[in-house]
Amino acid sequence: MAMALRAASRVLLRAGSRLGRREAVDGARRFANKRVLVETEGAAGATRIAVMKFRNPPVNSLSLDFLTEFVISLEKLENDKSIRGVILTSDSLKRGNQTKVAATEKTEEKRATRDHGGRLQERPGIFSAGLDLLEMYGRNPAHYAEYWKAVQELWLRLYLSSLTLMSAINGASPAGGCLLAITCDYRIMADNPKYTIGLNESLLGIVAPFWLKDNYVNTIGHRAAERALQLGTLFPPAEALKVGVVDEVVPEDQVHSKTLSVMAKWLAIPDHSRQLTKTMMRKATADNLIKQREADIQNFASFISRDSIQKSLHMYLEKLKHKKG
Ligand SMILES: CC/C=C\CC(=O)SCCNC(=O)CCNC(=O)[C@H](O)C(C)(C)COP(=O)(O)OP(=O)(O)OC[C@H]1O[C@@H](n2cnc3c(N)ncnc32)[C@H](O)[C@@H]1OP(=O)(O)O
Repeated sequence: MAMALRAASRVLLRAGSRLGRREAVDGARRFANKRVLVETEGAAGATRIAVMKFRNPPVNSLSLDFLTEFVISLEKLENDKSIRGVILTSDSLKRGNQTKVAATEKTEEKRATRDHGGRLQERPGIFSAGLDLLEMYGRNPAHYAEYWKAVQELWLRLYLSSLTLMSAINGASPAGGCLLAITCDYRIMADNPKYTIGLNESLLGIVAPFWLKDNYVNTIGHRAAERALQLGTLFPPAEALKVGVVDEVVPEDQVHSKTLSVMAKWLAIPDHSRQLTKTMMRKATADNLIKQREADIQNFASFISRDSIQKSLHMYLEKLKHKKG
């Protein structure tokens, strides 16, 4: 046991030094990169739970950098034998004392200069705004292909994860945000009617990929998915619960504690039987993508490059920009 603990702590140490920093606070450990903060909870020697907090201001969009950092963090957790459960959530509380960000990338520069004092600010109430529209607009086909490969990778890693994954949905969760949630084994959403969740791709003039559609069908059933996908429905919590996009809706201040208590129940199940069952339920859906990944990438790159699609995305971005009035 002591050896296992030392090995687990070496994994976290290595993760921390590679990713930037590591801290140990009251037995809790954390490692962080720029866009994902991972904290582990649980007594030393016992099974630990990790909480992956998204912090990609302003809206936790799934940029290429975010996807890369997310997958690296998840892989580290998969390799840490002391971790059996992971909670995905947004680190969406506004913090007055954020680290100044070196604005090196074009998009970050734009956002950083927009924020007061050169600090990036996260907006509360956003789980994830989904795929980063700026990765899909005004770039070249090679970039779209690279981006889509990273999106596929994220989905496959999450969907086939041997860990028990839960999402604590503490904010808006459109499209790619919903993708993150529906790959999980269980979803708990904050009871705030301002927060919505669903696959709204059709409203942007784009189409959810077949594997995400399959994931949606597996979650809410064929008829409900067919209707919700065509209409691009974003469900408020009560409706999301009714249709089955989420499993529970709880008061906002109880999302984290409730997720921990549900996680404890799931972790009481022997890992091997739960994992084999999960694989049995999910493998065919994932294999459908695995056997045609390259074709799916080419299909996405050529679809998103179309003038008409770029025009739709442009209009959607303009609408977002001007909605505040
Ligand atoms: C292809 C199949 C798979 C998946 C497809 C997708 O995931 S496509 C992405 C779908 N996502 C959306 O439709 C969400 C769009 N965003 C929103 O509805 C709102 O931004 C949100 C998340 C509800 C937050 O609203 P809030 O009022 O708090 O912020 P605001 O709208 O002012 O946004 C702040 C700035 O962020 C930019 N932004 C928002 N979403 C995205 C995004 N997905 N990608 C990139 N950038 C995004 C927004 O334009 C604002 O920028 P600014 O320069 O300040 O105008």
